[in-house]
Amino acid sequence: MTDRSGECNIMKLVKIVSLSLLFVVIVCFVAATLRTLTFDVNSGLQLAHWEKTNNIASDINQHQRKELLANFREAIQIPTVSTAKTQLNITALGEFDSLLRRVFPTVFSSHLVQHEVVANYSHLFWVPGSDLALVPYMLLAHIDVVPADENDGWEVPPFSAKEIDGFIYGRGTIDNKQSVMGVLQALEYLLIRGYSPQRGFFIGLGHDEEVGGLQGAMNIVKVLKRKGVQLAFILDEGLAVLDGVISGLQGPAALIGISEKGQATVKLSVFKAPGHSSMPPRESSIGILAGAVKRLEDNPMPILFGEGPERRTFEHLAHRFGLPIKFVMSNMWLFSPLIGRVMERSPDTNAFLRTTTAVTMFNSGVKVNVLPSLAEAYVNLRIHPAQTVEEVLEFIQSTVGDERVKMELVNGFDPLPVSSYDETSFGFQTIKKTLLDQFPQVTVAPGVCIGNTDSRHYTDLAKDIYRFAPTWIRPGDTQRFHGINERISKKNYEELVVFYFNLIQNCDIKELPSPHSAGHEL
Ligand SMILES: CCCCCCCC/C=C\CCCCCCCC(=O)N[C@@H](CC(N)=O)C(=O)O
Ligand SMILES: [Zn+2]
Ligand SMILES: [Zn+2]
Repeated sequence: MTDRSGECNIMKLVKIVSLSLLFVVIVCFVAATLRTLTFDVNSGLQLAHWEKTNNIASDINQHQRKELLANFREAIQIPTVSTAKTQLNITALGEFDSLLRRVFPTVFSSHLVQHEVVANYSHLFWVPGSDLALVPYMLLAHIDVVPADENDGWEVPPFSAKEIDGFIYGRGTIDNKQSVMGVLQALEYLLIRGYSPQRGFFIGLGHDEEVGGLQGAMNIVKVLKRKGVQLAFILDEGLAVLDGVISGLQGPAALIGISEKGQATVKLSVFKAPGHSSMPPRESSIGILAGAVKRLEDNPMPILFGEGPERRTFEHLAHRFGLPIKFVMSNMWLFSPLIGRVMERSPDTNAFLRTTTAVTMFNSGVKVNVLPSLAEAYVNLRIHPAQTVEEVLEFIQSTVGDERVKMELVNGFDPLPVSSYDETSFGFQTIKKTLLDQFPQVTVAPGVCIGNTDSRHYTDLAKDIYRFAPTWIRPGDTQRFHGINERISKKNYEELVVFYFNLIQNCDIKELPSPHSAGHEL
C-alpha cells in the first residue's frame, strides 16, 4: 500500500514516462516515414505576366447598380420551387423564362449569342469565340430553389426579396439565383460594351437541380454530346468565400470545389402484422425502426479526414494560421487525427471529415388505435471522397445489425473525380487570378463540395469541374443554405456580377503564363 502522497508521485511518474514515450514514438514515426516537417506547402504557387485580356473595365454606375439589383430581386420573387422530381412549379419556371428575356435583351438578341431552351425550362447559351483553336469552357447555375415556409421563422416572406440592412432576403439568394442572374447580367453588360470573346463559352441554366437535374442538366449534356463538345473546364455553384468561418484562419478563404461528395439515399423498413393497440407486442415496427435509426446516429461513419482532397485545403491554408496551428495544418500526414477530433464538433466542419448520415424522413401509422404494419425511414448519406456507395451500405447493414430491418438503396453515386488545381490547371488558375484581382485579401484553396451540383452530370464533357461562386459566407450563414433567412448583401451581388464579367474576359488568354516568373502573386 502506498500513502496518498506516494500515490500522487507514482501517478506523476507514470505521466512523465508516458509523455516521454509518446514523444519518442512520434519522433521515431517522423524518422521512419522519412518525411520533412514543414510550415507551408503552398509556397511556390506563383504565376506571373498574365496576357492582358480584360480591356473592358468592370465599373458599375449608379443606374446599373439599381438596374442589376432590381433584376435580381425580381428573380427572387418568382417561386421556382422544386419539391420532387414530378413536382416542379412550371408556372414559375415559365415566368422566369420571360423575366430573363425581358431583363437581358442584349443577350437574347445579340448575333454573338445562340440560345436554346432545353427540356422546356432549362437554358443553354453558346457564345462562339473568334479563335477556334481555344477549347471552350462552360458556366453553370440553376434556376430552381428548395421550398421555403414563412412560418419556419423567416424574418420576411421568403419570396419577397425584401431588403434589411443592405441584405436582400429570399429563397435562392445564395442557392443559386445569384449565379444565374450574375452570369447573365455580366454577359449583358459585356455585350453592351462591345465585347466579343476569343475563347467560346457555354452557359447552362438547369431548372431541376434541387431534385437531381435529371431533366435540365442531363438533357443539356445530351445536346452538347450530340454536338461533340469538349470543354476546357466547367464552373458551377458550390463552395464560397468563407470569412470567419474557419476558426483560427487569418483572413477570408475562397474554397474552390475540385470534387464533390457522393450521395446515397437508403430506405429502411420494418414490417409486422397489424393489430389492436390494446394488445401490443413487446416491440412495434416503429420501435424496431427507431432503434435502428438511433444506432445509426450514435455510430457515425469513421473520420476519414486527410484521406481525400480535403487534406489539400488545409495544406493550402496552413500559412494563414498562427502558430502552433500553422505547424499542425502544414503536417496533416501526422496531425490529421487530432484535427479531425476538433472539426467533428460542428456540423459544417464535420461534413468535410466523414460520410455524414442524416435521417430525413420517418413514416408510419394511420390511426391511434391500430398497430402499424409498416414503418419506413429514409437516410441520406453524403459520401466522403475516400469511400464508396458499396462501403457505406455495408457499414449501415452492420450498424443496424437487425435482420428485421430491411435495407434498400433508393439511389446513390460515388464521390466525383478530383479536378486539377496545380500551376498548369487553366480553369483553376484563371478562376483564382480573377478572384485575387478582385479580392486580394483572400486565400484561395481547393476544397471538396459537401453538397451536390448539376455539374456531376457533365463528367464526360470536362476533366476539370469547379464548384464555386464568390458568395461571402460569414459565421451563421452556412445554416441559411436550404434554411431560413437565406440572404445576400447588395454589395456581394454586385461583386458576383463583376467577378463573372472579369472571369469571362480572363478566359480569353491562350495559355497560362509559365510558373515562377516574377510578378503578380497567385
Ligand atoms: C473547413 C470548412 C468550413 C466549413 C464551411 C462550410 C462551407 C459551406 C459553403 C457552402 C455550402 C455548400 C453548398 C453546396 C451547394 C449545394 C447545392 C445543393 O443544395 N444541391 C442539392 C441537390 C442535389 N443536386 O443533390 C443537394 O442536396 O446537395
Ligand atoms: Zn444549388
Ligand atoms: Zn440547393
